[in-house]
Amino acid sequence: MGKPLYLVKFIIIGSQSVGKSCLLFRFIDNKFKSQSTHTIGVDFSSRVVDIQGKNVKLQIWDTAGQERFRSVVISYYRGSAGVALVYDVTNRESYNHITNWLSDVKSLASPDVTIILVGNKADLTEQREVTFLEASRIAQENGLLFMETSALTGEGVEEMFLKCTRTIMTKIDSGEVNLEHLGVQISSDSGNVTKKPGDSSNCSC
Ligand SMILES: Nc1nc2c(ncn2[C@@H]2O[C@H](COP(=O)(O)OP(=O)(O)OP(=O)(O)O)[C@@H](O)[C@H]2O)c(=O)[nH]1
Repeated sequence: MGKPLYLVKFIIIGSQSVGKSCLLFRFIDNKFKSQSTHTIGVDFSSRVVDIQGKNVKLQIWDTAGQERFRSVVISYYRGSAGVALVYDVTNRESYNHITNWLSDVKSLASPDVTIILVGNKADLTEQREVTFLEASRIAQENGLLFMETSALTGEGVEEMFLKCTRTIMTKIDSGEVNLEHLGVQISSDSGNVTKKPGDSSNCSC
């Protein structure tokens, strides 16, 4: 049997046009999605990454930022191990909405979820409305990871997803989090044996 594959669900949320779809496209295809249109409901893509020698398949849900899709979007919070909460560094309104997004996550996602606050469009230095320092303070006060990114140049994008996934995997390794609540599954490389952590079949005793 091959190496185990960890299946980790990840969701990208934030106000409309902050660059959620472009961040996902950059992470999956390493290209800038120049003709990005509003997401309708949710889309998803996946990529396998190596985290400290472990194969981790990130199943990443890209959600619509438009308010009219809120009820669809929040139904995807449950079972997410990681959340990227994105704002646009050139749009203070998108930053001001972080508290609303956070209260949704806190009430609907697993208490064990790992959240990374992401300030996107960092390439637009002239139009910047939100400083690195103020956002990093908010992140610290709320126990969030924090990074600035640019889906346009690629700066910070890979590291943002990897940083969040490393934190999730460290919590799993230390037994700090409940895998069932997080929705994390472990399967063989071939994908035909699926074991849930805690299954008696995993016990070698
Ligand atoms: N300069 C710059 N523009 C970006 C960046 N990321 C996204 N954009 C632009 O921002 C706009 C919105 O990007 P999307 O990725 O569609 O935004 P979204 O958050 O997925 O939007 P919704 O689906 O409506 O919620 C597009 O015109 C992108 O070209 C970035 O890092 N830098």
